[in-house]
Amino acid sequence: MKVLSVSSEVFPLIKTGGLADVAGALPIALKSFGIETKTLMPGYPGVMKLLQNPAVRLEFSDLLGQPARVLEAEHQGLDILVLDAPAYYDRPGGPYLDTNGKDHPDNWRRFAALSLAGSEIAAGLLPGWRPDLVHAHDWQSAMVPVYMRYYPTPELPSILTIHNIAFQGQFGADIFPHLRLPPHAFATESIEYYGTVGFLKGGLQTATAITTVSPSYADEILTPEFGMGLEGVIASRRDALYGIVNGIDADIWNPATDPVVHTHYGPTTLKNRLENRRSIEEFFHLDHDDAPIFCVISRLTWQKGMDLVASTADRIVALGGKLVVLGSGEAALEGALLAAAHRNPGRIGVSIGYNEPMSHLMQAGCDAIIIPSRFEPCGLTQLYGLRYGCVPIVARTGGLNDTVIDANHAALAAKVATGIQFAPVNEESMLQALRRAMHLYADQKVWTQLQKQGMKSDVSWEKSAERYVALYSSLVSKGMT
Ligand SMILES: Nc1ncnc2c1ncn2[C@@H]1O[C@H](COP(=O)(O)OP(=O)(O)O[C@H]2O[C@H](CO)[C@@H](O)[C@H](O)[C@H]2O)[C@@H](O)[C@H]1O
Repeated sequence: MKVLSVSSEVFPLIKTGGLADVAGALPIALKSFGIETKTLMPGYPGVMKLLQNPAVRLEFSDLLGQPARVLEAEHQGLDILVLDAPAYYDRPGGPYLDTNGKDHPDNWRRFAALSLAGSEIAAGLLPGWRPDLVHAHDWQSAMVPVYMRYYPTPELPSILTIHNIAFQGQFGADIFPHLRLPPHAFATESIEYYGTVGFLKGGLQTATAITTVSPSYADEILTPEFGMGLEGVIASRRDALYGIVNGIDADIWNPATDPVVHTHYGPTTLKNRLENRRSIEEFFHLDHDDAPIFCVISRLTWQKGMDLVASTADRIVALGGKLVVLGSGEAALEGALLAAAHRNPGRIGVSIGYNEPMSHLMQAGCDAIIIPSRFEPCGLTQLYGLRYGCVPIVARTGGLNDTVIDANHAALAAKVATGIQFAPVNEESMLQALRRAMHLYADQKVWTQLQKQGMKSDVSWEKSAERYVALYSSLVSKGMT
């Protein structure tokens, strides 16, 4: 089976968050099931630099007003189609934000163009290759199924995966005439959304199937609390909604071989983590002692509950813990966390910025990772934590709920616990979870058991890839009947 995946970020070419990890790892996992994936992504400057011997596969003289080309290249096992459109992507800043941290003003056109190119490839425009199915991700490529509906594409099934419903790609109605869609596309059963244009909304209405990145999140987004205004649309597509939990790339995230981890280890050599712990203490200027190190690796946002980490930081220290934070995001949260580090020298370390190697080392050297998300479609850092023996302490929501088994008495007795869950998401309940962690940590036998159990969890893509294959196959065979 041939699949076209369309994503605005793909690891290892460009990553701002978990979407990149999934868009980069799923095609590799699907290979062993005989699925051949080509991944279409924007040609940001950093991506263009990494391409080796790209071949020009397609040219557009006018893709929503600008010329563009599709280049094809192999990159670390991925078959990449890059949309080379300098007017849209060759500029300073990141994939979505300019150098001042503001949205690029033409984001609607940049990602509509990506989607339109995707639908053209779906229609068979790439010489010698036509997919059997298209898999789009988040609002940035949610317009692929919309264009597929209105452009004369041969009947082809499409899947839209929601990684985060908080980002919906909603724009003023004035952009509609520039999208090159027929007038009747501006309708409730398509992209019209309370008088505006909704990219994600349009994708949800037009994709053959919708997936979320965990079963719990699929249930949650049917409610007003988590649906962020789209719960009604999703409820109307309930029969086409599936929750498939993310996996992780178990080769890239392997404490026994990870090149950035100073001292490798496995479940039977957990003592080796100590040296990695010392490296973390040095990097973050922490005291060398036996107090547990709690870490946070995250976008610093309200979604991720980072205000709670900032407001309880002194109390985490008072409990006897040390805290290290790696992240970037809202300026107020960055400032509050830096101030907490300043107040607690030797006990709290904060590094503002994005640092992929350090994120690996932290999982390999810290004792526990705190993930107090208010909502979490899947979450990957708890999966990395499980794999690295960095015990996840998580809010009981979405994918966190689906992947971490709370260390309650029964689970500990049955030796199945892998972490700690808490609810509701507030200061008191999070601190109570940290107290429980301190208590378990004090008995190293119990703690080691928790780490080992986590390391045994199956967090690889295998099972989830199998579920995607089953869904792909059922959609493709339905399309043929
Ligand atoms: N400062 C930093 N330096 C280095 N690495 C950093 C970092 N900050 C974050 N990261 C990394 O970025 C990724 C974040 O992934 P998450 O799944 O936690 O959240 P995100 O909200 O981006 O993804 C959305 O999509 C994913 C994928 O489906 C869902 O799991 C998730 O719930 C959803 O919100 C992880 O690989 C993490 O290690």
